[in-house]
Amino acid sequence: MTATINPRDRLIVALDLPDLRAAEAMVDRLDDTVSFYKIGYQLAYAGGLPLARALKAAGKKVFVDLKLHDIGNTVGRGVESLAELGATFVTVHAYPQTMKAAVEARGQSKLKILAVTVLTSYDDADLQEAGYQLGVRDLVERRARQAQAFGINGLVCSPEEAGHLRQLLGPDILLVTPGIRPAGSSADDQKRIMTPARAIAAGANYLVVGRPVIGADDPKAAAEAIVEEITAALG
Ligand SMILES: O=c1ccn([C@@H]2O[C@H](COP(=O)(O)O)[C@@H](O)[C@H]2O)c(=O)[nH]1
Repeated sequence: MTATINPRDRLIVALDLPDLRAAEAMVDRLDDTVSFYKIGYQLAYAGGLPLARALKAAGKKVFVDLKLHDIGNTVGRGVESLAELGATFVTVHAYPQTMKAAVEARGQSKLKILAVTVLTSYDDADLQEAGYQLGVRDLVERRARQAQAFGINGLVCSPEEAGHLRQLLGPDILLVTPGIRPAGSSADDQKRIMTPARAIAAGANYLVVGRPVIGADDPKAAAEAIVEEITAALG
């Protein structure tokens, strides 16, 4: 599975920008360096969701990262709407009712459902504070096993868990990893991070990168450097 994805297509740039104009300008700047974009809360809630159709029409892939979590019926209807948008990936939180509803609603569409295991900004202390008895590694594993059993296409996890999950779940499940930080860059609010090269070596299929690219003085050069690191890591 991993060998068939072009190195450039493994970089997903998070368009965490305030409005449609800023997002379109960033896509123009990145040009053909980037083929896969993520639309998350900031852009979607500022009217940016229609950009998904425009990106798809321009030959790009789109990951709609709205991390759905609601009663099953609402999740299912939301997934149906997102399938109509032409997105490649959509996220749901890795709760059993939520995952089951999302997989049922996906039906025969090409939309792939990714389950968010434990946010990459969390560590064991954050989970404990939120009332969980399991630490990150155990909760990620539990949710990942459940996700696979429900027929989820892939997992959002930290690259720190990628190696373990790849061993545990086999080659077919997609591992999509935020928490990517090129050497020397700031971790920001991320707690479970790795460099692009190490994440690929650990078994990640796709790397999600926001601030290290969109916040760089030269976003295109920053993205190209990550693509080169991915390419080298794949050997
Ligand atoms: O566990 C998760 C799930 C999603 N994200 C999203 O990825 C990007 C990361 O952005 P950076 O600027 O590279 O930190 C962002 O859109 C998050 O919402 C995540 O970081 N962790």
